[in-house]
Amino acid sequence: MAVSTIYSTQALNSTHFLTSSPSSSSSKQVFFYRRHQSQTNRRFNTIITCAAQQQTVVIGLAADSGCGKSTFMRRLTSVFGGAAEPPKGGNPDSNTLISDMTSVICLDDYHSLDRTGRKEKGVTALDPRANDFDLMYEQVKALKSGIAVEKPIYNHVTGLLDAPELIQPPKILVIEGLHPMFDERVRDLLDFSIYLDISNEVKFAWKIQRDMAERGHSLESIKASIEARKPDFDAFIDPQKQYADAVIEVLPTQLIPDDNEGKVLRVRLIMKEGVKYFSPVYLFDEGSTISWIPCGRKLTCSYPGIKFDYAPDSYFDHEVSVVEMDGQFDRLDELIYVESHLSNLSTKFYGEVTQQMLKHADFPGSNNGTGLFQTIVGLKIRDLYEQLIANKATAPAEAAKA
Ligand SMILES: Nc1ncnc2c1ncn2[C@@H]1O[C@H](COP(=O)(O)OP(=O)(O)OP(=O)(O)O)[C@@H](O)[C@H]1O
Ligand SMILES: O=C(CO)[C@H](O)[C@H](O)COP(=O)(O)O
Repeated sequence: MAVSTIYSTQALNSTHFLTSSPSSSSSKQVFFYRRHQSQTNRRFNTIITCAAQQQTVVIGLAADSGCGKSTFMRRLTSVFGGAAEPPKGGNPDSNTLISDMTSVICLDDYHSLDRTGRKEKGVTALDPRANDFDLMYEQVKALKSGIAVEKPIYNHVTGLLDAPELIQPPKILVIEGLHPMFDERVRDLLDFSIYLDISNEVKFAWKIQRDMAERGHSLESIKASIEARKPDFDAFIDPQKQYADAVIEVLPTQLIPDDNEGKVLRVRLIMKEGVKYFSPVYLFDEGSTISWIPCGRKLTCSYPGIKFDYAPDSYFDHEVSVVEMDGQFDRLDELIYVESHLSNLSTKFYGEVTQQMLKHADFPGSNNGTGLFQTIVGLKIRDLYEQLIANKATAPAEAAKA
């Protein structure tokens, strides 16, 4: 590769070399980007090349560990079609999932301290000091502008930082994890952001179910881990919800007085008004305040039933619309009745929400508002992507006309 220019910067306590090579085609530029970190305890990150033509749409998904990010990602990827898989022939412990349209990268890969390092320094993975936001920003920015990156891998099996993996710029890049909206520079790169806000009671119930049943942890160790993370969760993770375009809030039901089982859930979809390419979903009549119990002839409900609410509201000083579902479905095929009363769903055909929910009936939350709202947000993201792409395609023509 003929190298024409070399830039060197001293930002981020590291030395950067960005070289650009002229290409025979003026519409294609090839970059070779090497980042040599001055901290000797970490590896080199070399970012290599690719045609920087397409622009990647970037979605941020924030939540604490064990709050349903992976489940949400599976629903989202399914809306775009095709199965998501780890990079072929790569590290078996990679956290990345790639499908035709989407690449999902896990921000745990930007932990700057491995498990031992965190223990030695007495910090949790939620602490910004345990994460490399400079590298996160550089790499998300590179991917967004069509440049492939070599991203580190945090290995959850060993607790170590593994050799990096090559990530090509996808059509849709989802960055999921603890801090997608923490760093202002990264936040500004997001075309849409989601926060999964799981109340403590529900988080505890889910953690117990997963970590005891699937990972063999004791009840005491789960309690201790939740308690140990709480201060950093409150300080660094939870505040990100104020920046989210959509928040899915999961709370205990209000339909059963003093419920402490945590099985029936009240789920709220909080949607910011005025977000470009995103128009909030509504029930019956846009902008009004509605309470609806759909149980009856067209929807089978057993105790404690189902209740929907819809209203305008404010959230961290932003105007929002909120659709709420408390309770759970007995028969998922009857969801079509509820779907037909919701508007602005961005479906491509009548019944698409119900079809998606039935397709993944075995995913956690398929019988309640978590699955329903995750599916709806997936459809809204598809719509946002299509609008962004269509807008980009017409923009040069409009500019030429002017
Ligand atoms: N909507 C839901 N309803 C009930 N349980 C759920 C729901 N979503 C997730 N869970 C439970 O929480 C567990 C964690 O879900 P998931 O793996 O999707 O979370 P995660 O945020 O990706 O976790 P991690 O970051 O730790 O990998 C699941 O095994 C399941 O038991
Ligand atoms: O909050 C987390 C996000 O998934 C993890 O706890 C963090 O990534 C550290 O992982 P591990 O516990 O495997 O060392």
